[in-house]
Formats: sequence, structure tokens, C-alpha cells
Amino acid sequence: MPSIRVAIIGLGNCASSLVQGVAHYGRTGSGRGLIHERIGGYGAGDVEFVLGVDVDARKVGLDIAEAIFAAPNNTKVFCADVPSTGAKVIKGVVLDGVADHMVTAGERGFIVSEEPEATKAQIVDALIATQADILVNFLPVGSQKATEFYMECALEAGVAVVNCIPVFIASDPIWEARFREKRLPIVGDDIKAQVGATIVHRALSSLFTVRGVTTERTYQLNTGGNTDFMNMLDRQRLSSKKESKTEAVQAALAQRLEDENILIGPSEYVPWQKDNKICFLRIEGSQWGDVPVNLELRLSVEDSPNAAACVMDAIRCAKVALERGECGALTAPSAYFCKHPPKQFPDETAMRMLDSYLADALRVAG
Ligand SMILES: O=P(O)(O)OC[C@H]1O[C@@H](O)[C@H](O)[C@@H](O)[C@@H]1O
Repeated sequence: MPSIRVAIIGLGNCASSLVQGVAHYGRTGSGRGLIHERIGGYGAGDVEFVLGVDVDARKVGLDIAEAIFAAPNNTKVFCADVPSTGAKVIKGVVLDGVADHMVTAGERGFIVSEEPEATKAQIVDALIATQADILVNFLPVGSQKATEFYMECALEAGVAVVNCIPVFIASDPIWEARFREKRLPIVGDDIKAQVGATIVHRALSSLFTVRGVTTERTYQLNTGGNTDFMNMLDRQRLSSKKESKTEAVQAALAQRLEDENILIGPSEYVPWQKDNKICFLRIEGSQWGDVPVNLELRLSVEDSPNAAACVMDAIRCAKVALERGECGALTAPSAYFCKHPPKQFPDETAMRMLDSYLADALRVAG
């Protein structure tokens, strides 16, 4: 079975967890923590990283296997000896991918490399030369222009996309049509972590609904100490993230809540938390006799492995889709793995849709 050739845009914590995971599962073959052991015949160890793109001076020029451990990355190291990939990180474009306050923050933020920025032609050439199958977008939240730049590159180079961030591409009809025209698949948008704040909030909202309780008000407040949370201190970068997270929860409610009764979003940067994300969630409802019921939950997770688990499966789905000649936004994988898919489904429905999609892929793989 050939490998799945992946280009990564943004060598931050999520990329680190993903690359470490490929080395870990390739070595142990153990399924613990994998959502699906095999997809279309591909195991987690069958992913190969062929190109890395970043703008930070501490990462540009390094092998991907080294860059993932460079500062300011601070996620948990669960596989320290990642073998060299042979693929060097090249400098990409800054555009709006770097918030001003991340530059002035120094060591903990971005140190932009002084090397010249790549042109679109250079990125396209690199994608073609490395024979990348799939481009994974791990840019910081709020990178609208930078994401659009790399999407243009993927379209021109003929590369499928997994869009992990809340910039709307798979769920934007105009962008989605462009992937369809080029006969390329895309999974997106905005990864819904394995057991993260969004899926837990959706599951509990559905629980209220199926037990006949009316949800009246809810909030989800999140704190963390990674660059994702630091980046989001600039509230202007947050609007699509809030929209993505809020819509994901609204879609799981029996009745949409008025804006004033739902507040969901990243809330505070706590440096010492590093990649540990803590979610405080409250749902207030009315049950039998209009009597109130309140639920409070505190979820503590390592953010990036939580995302990487879903990205690993989304990558393999995109590869299967390429092989099957499918194009445009992949309905079941996007609904299952992402917060802002083109079409929302209840998570159990998305799981059943994905199961039948994967069973089909396996039949084709023989
Ligand atoms: O926990 P949630 O709500 O599923 O969101 C988690 C993910 O959201 C994505 O936008 C972040 O890039 C990931 O780092 C994060 O893991």
C-alpha cells in the first residue's frame, strides 16, 4: 500500500501531535486512542509528511521531525524520537497568519523568519514536486487571507485539503464549487476534537432534548495556554471561531437559542496551562412542571492530541476520496470530524454515515 503524502501548513502544536502520532502508531501498531484503526486499508503509520510550511525562524529550515518540537510549541511529547522525515520546513507567507501581538510577544509568540516569503508559484511547485496528496491547514484562527492563499495553491497543484481551522472553505459554496470543478475532495471546516468542548456540549444538549428538557440558556468558556489561545487574545480574530463553535451547539438543540442566551468561545489565555485546555460548561433547562435543572461540567484535555486524532482520520478519508474520484466537500467525514461542515447532522447520524462510507471504502480497497 503506498503512503499518504501530506503537506502541513503551520507546524504548531496540532502538527506536533499529528506527526508524533504517525511515528507512535507506526511503531506500536496499537489502536489505543485511534478512532479508526484502518480507513480504506490505511493505518495511521501510512501517513508520510513530505512538506512543511511555516514562517517562524525557529522552524524554517528544519526537518519536520525537529520543527514540531521547536518553541513556542508546548504540547505534551508522547513520542520524543520521531524519525527524520527528510522534508524541510520552507518559509510560507505571513499575510494575516500572524497577529501583531504575537510578534511583539517575542519568544512565546512568533519570531518571523527573515528569509524571503514564498510566492504562490513556489508553493504550488513544492506541492507538485513533493507529490503531496493532501494539504492540512493548521494556520492560527483568524488567518482568512493566508488560508485563501494556500487554498489557491492546493487548487492549482491538484491537492486535496483537510481544513482544520474556522475559516470557511468546505462550508462556503463558492470555494466548495471550486474544489468540485478541480475534482478535488476537501474535509472541513474547523476540527471538532475527539472528546473536546464542542462534542461534549453537543452530546449534553442532545441529552436534554431526548429527555424532554427545554434548554433555556447555556455557556461554554474555555481557557488554555497554547499559541491558539494567545492568538485569540486579539478578539477581532475570533469571529469565525465563535460562529463555528456556536453554530455547532445550536445545531444540536431542539430549538435555537436567542443570541443573549448562548455564549460560546475561547475565554482566557493562561500561559502556565500550556496545551491543557479547560472547558467550563453550563446548561440551564426546564423540566417537568417547568422546574429548573442546571448542569455544570469541567472538562480538562490536552488540546492538540485531541485534534490530531480527528485529523488523522480526516486525512485518510481524503485519500480514499481521491482514489475513488470523489470531489467537493466530503459530507460524512466533514460532519463527523468538523465543527462547521457544509451540512450539520446529529453526531450519531454522522457516525452512521461515516461507518457506511468507510465500509464502502474498505470494500473497494479489497
Ligand atoms: O474542543 P473543541 O471545541 O472540539 O475544539 C477543539 C479544536 O478547535 C480547533 O479550532 C483548534 O484548532 C484545535 O486546536 C482544537 O483542538
